[in-house]
Amino acid sequence: MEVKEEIQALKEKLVKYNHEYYVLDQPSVPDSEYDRLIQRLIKLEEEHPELKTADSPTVRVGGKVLDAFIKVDHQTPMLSLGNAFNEADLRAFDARVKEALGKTAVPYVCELKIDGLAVSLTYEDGQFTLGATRGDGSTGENITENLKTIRTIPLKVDATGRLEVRGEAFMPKASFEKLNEARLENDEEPFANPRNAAAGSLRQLDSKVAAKRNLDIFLYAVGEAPVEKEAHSAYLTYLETLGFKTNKEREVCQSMDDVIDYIHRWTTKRANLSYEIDGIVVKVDDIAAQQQLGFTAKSPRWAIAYKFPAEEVVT
Ligand SMILES: NC(=O)c1cnc(N)c2cc(Br)sc12
Repeated sequence: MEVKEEIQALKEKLVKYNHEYYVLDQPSVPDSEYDRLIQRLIKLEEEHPELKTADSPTVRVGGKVLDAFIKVDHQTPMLSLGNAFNEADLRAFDARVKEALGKTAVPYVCELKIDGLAVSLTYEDGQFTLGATRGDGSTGENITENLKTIRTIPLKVDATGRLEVRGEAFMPKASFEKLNEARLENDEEPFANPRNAAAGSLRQLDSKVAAKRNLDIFLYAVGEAPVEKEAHSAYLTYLETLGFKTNKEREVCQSMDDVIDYIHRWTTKRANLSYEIDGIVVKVDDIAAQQQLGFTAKSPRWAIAYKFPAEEVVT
């Protein structure tokens, strides 16, 4: 087999195995087989650098060391959410939404609020070309090479034109514990929490460091897409069909009573999650209703973040 054909065959296999292992949680080959193939591809790309492509699975192990991060202006601002701290806040939000829409019932999508780092991913004709932090909402930092090391971020998707998606990069609790054990053994300062560990890992100028931090991501919004959907929940399903990892705990609730029930359930269940969450995001599901409600200066009128009470720190 010619080198070019072998490289193509290796890339196809590794992309398939990567998706099975990291996104579907259903590996069809053992890690040893994945490692054997990725080492073979690294060797061939070193011997034939002209055959290495930006979407090669070998970028997952990192390589580029930057001098600094370049600033990136977001095409559409990455807004923050208004907060709700109790049931009264949630019911006031529901009343405002119903009043503005002139409706007596409004379906909401409830999603776990991941305690990580908000990022934006841009794809041009299906190729992952730009990854950026939220920054101040208008301008973030280009962390593309670090985000390429997150195995659940597809390097290529089946979407023409420009696609920009948003999500939360995070460090699973188990990875956080292991990382801090290693840092303590090396007399390094441990990270205070998984959120800081994820942010610190994605702000590394050497992507080989980020590649070892076992980061993950949940995508939860579309900034720009080559398709239009009528409901936010339909956009999330669209992201899944493209191969993005979304959070499967989301539920469409037909009333604020059901939203409050969802929040009560997850207030207790959150301790068993393999990642940290700091609240529940509640969004009006209908896109036309979202457009009718619009935005305040800094956040959407069609969404709110219920924040869990700060946990008692037992000293
Ligand atoms: N599912 C979601 O919409 C979601 C999850 N986790 C988060 N940290 C955030 C932040 C914003 Br802003 S939205 C959102």
